[in-house]
Amino acid sequence: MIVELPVETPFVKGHGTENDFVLLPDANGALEVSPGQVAALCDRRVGLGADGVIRVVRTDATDDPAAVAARGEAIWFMDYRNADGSLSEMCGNGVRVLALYLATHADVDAREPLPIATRDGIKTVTFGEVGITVDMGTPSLLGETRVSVGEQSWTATHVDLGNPHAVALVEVGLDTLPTPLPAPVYDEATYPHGVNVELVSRVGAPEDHHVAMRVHERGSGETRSCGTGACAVLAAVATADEAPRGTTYVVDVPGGRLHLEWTEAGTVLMTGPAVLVAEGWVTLAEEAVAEPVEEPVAVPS
Ligand SMILES: N[C@@H](CCC[C@H](N)C(=O)O)C(=O)O
Repeated sequence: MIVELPVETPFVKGHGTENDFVLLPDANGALEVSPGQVAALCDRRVGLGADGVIRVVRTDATDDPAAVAARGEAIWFMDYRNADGSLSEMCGNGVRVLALYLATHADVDAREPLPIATRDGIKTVTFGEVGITVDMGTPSLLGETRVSVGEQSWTATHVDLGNPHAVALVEVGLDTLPTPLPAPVYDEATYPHGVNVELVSRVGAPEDHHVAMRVHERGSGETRSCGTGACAVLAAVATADEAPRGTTYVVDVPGGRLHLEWTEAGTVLMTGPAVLVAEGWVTLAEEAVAEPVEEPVAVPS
């Protein structure tokens, strides 16, 4: 009798401000990971546990259109999946963790800017003394919307960072909101593909340019940080503050602190930490055994 052995694959586990990821090194594009396998890897009881999975593949070894478009400009592609197995365009914390992985495990010179291809185009990463900085591109402010969590409802700013966000400046202390955050209710017409919801309060006076946020991520539930979310918060709050370009903001998240600048050129520079915590081999489950993520609830407008 032939017994088929389970498929084992190498992994690296890392986080940026406690937004954690399983990285699957796949330079030559040999790995096919199903949504069920991603969900099982991310499950915190039966898997490794993570907010998302990053398949690390060369742009010339995958036919993802974003990777194909980036060939010649970026060697590496961030194939990002949320904890429920869904794809996302971008992950601001994940791209720093991926950059650290490449600088320590691949032929990447950390003294040079590193272009990384994502489904939201190429992001350039630089390694500095106080953290890793990513040029996150230009945020688009797309007007007002509304989000609710439980009984509470707020006006929110619709911001696109390649992925969709709703940023609400709430009047209450963030620690008075339920933990974990229940799935927010949002307008389905505004966000046909779901939304990441950031709830924000100020730390100090508006002129301190310092805020705190909690986030409920599309496809992952409440997480300890969201890099694209922090950039969306910067765009919404700096606009409300009428802050001139070049002003820097500090965004506190449950898992740490991110530093942001909306530059004269219109792009957002985000600086924060990245940590690699473990590496080894993992068996990719044949079927999803994970709990489903509680998704935000879409309501027709
Ligand atoms: N945590 C990430 C964002 C991950 C993707 C997001 N959940 C989505 O579906 O758009 C970040 O640091 O930006």
